[in-house]
Amino acid sequence: MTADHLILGGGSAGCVLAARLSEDPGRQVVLVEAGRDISAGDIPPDVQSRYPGRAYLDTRNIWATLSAAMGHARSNDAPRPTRRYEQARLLGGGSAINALMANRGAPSDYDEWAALGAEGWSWAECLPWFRAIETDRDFGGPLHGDSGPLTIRRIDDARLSPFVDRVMHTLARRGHPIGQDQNGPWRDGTYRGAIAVSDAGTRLPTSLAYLTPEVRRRPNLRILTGRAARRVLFEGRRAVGAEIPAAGGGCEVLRAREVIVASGGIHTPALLMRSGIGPAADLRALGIDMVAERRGVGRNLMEHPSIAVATYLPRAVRERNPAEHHEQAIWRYSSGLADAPAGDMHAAILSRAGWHSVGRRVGCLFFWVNKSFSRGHVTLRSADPSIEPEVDFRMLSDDRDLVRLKQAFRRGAEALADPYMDGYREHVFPASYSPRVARVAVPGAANAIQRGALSSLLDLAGPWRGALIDGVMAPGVTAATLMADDRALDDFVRQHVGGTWHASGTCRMGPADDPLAVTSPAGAVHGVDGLRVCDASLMPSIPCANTNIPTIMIAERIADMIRHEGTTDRALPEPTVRGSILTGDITH
Ligand SMILES: Cc1cc2nc3c(=O)[nH]c(=O)nc-3n(C[C@H](O)[C@H](O)[C@H](O)COP(=O)(O)OP(=O)(O)OC[C@H]3O[C@@H](n4cnc5c(N)ncnc54)[C@H](O)[C@@H]3O)c2cc1C
Repeated sequence: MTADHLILGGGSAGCVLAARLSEDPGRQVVLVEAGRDISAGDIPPDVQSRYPGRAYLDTRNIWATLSAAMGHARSNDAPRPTRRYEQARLLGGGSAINALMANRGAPSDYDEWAALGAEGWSWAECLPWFRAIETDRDFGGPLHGDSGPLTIRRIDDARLSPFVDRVMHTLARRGHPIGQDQNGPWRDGTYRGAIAVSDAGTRLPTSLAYLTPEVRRRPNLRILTGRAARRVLFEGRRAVGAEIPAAGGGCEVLRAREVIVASGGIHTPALLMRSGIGPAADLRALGIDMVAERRGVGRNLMEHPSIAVATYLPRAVRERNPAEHHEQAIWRYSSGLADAPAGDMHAAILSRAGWHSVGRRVGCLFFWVNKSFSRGHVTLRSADPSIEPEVDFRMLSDDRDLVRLKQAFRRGAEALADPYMDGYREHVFPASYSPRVARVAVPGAANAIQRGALSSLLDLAGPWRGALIDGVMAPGVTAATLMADDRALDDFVRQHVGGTWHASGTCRMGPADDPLAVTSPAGAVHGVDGLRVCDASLMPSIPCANTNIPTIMIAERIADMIRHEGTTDRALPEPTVRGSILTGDITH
């Protein structure tokens, strides 16, 4: 059988595409996902929980051997360690293991996409789709939807942690007002975070919200899980299908009129390159037959570089419910850097730093540069699909990102030290999601004993607690030193900069005559026929947002473009948005 659409990757975008394209009974759709199935009747508790801090630690849910270099060393000769970089490997993709945050970014992000050559992706053109994907339970009006597949809400008073609440009020006293709606008019301030959870209070991955039992029963939709596509197959320059592992061993070929690669910001460029689309010299060096040279494949890799400042929490202000969502509020502010847009900085205000006993004793401001300028790359190490690509984010390769993260650390440490926080924080210390922290967080008896011993010691340490934290938990330097010594802060940020799991941009949209653009604004790969990309790789620049909702918006729009290709009957999702709403009301 030749399908109409063969979708490779069933993540945040792939599930949306499969659901939307198969709405038309005349289209045969096949969805292929490397990881396991996640359906309404069969969802692991750690994935379903509104507390998201365990799902991404389970190696069954991620590409377990994927690693990445984060920071950019002072010298090209300096060694650049890599660390595990979690990317989802299960149906629903990132939406099944992420932190549930559901935000869109600034209107100027999408106007920037259009200005960079992604025609049709301005804010005015994207907003109707952001509305269409959501049912916002807290807010209505021109910026919100009330009938989309994703229910969005914010934490209520009863569930808000005392620590998070106090940080918000401390920041308000320091000039950062408390706002109501993170997805409302784009303004600086603190907000209770918008999250995607069902009315029953559980996670809503696209594998559930879009691939409902009814959708799965469609005779024109076939879902294959546990199959990692090896490469896209071509006849001349036309994609005709893909090679995937066969159920009983060996390989099988799935044929399709159109192949849509939706394997995410890291694995989509890798799959394209393995299939002969990418920088010619690199691919030839690996013995890969060229189909089309597109130098931009794997370039423009973007992330939100991050750094954290933490505090030991007095017992009375710790999160009591282990199943509660922890990223309860956010702080958006403008760095004031000349080239940066308003609201270019973000901090997640975390009620706890981990799922375990030590994590429950730590509150945290997790900062990231929301409009980052550094760019990295994904390159193939081998034509063998079982070998992960090399991922180098080169975070801080643009000095403006370093400057803003240092400023963030200072602001965070000062806010936590504010006397208004007395009774809500104790010792303040630098924190990082280092390989050591990641290792200790892994469930298991040996780690549990270590964590339990440390937690008891911390509680009993009294006047020595600060020294114990600095000696055992902080990454070799104190907050006081970093605040007093700019060079030390510089070194700390360079060494400990991390990501936020927002890898994107590696097959960016743009015009065909832009040598680094990979696809058209409809996701069609330049230089070949029958091949599209649809996921976070398409983003021309990184939005000031966690990337899940923007990716789902992209998938809804691309599905709509596909369905209406060759027709003139395209309509915006209802209700139609009027011009006045799109301008004055929602900018600064
Ligand atoms: C730990 C974590 C926390 C995050 N927190 C948030 C958050 O709170 N809010 C937010 O907005 N964003 C968050 N993100 C980011 C967000 O989830 C992603 O940007 C989004 O999921 C990207 O969607 P995608 O469709 O591009 O890729 P993915 O959702 O990653 O989907 C790609 C899918 O393709 C599959 N695949 C890859 N290669 C192949 C192949 N060869 N054959 C078949 N299948 C393949 C993968 O297994 C995966 O399921 C987080 C991400 C992670 C990992």
